[in-house]
Amino acid sequence: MTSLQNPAGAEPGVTNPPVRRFKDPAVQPVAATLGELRERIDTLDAQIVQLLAQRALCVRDATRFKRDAFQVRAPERQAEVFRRVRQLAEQHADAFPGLPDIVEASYRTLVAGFVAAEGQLFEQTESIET
Ligand SMILES: C=C(O[C@@H]1C=C(C(=O)O)C=C[C@H]1O)C(=O)O
Repeated sequence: MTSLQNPAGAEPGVTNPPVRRFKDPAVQPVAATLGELRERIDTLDAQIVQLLAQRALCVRDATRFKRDAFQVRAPERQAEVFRRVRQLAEQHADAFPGLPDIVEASYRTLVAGFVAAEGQLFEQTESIET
């Protein structure tokens, strides 16, 4: 009995078959078990973190082109980044309608962290203008 395998209040089992289905037959399954889905999610997270580390190195190097704290913040560029990633996510919004909001909110958090770090890195630089 499902309620014995998975009592209320317990986390879902990772090897059990699905217990629900989408009413819309166009929604295709990605994997047969929750365990498989979580493996895919873990692999994607590793890739995302690797890409974020590469992005961080670009942000660090951007510091060499800034003269002051306003240029570190570069608010117009930030707005452009948020617009761009939102537009990219909108291309997938048929499959996942909330994605543009999720992506934009994530980027607002990410870029705030990157800008704060860039501000600290700026203190480790010196002008080479004569
Ligand atoms: C990397 C830059 O510096 C900052 C970091 C940004 C980012 O993480 O995308 C964008 C603008 C700046 O706030 C830049 O000016 O391009």
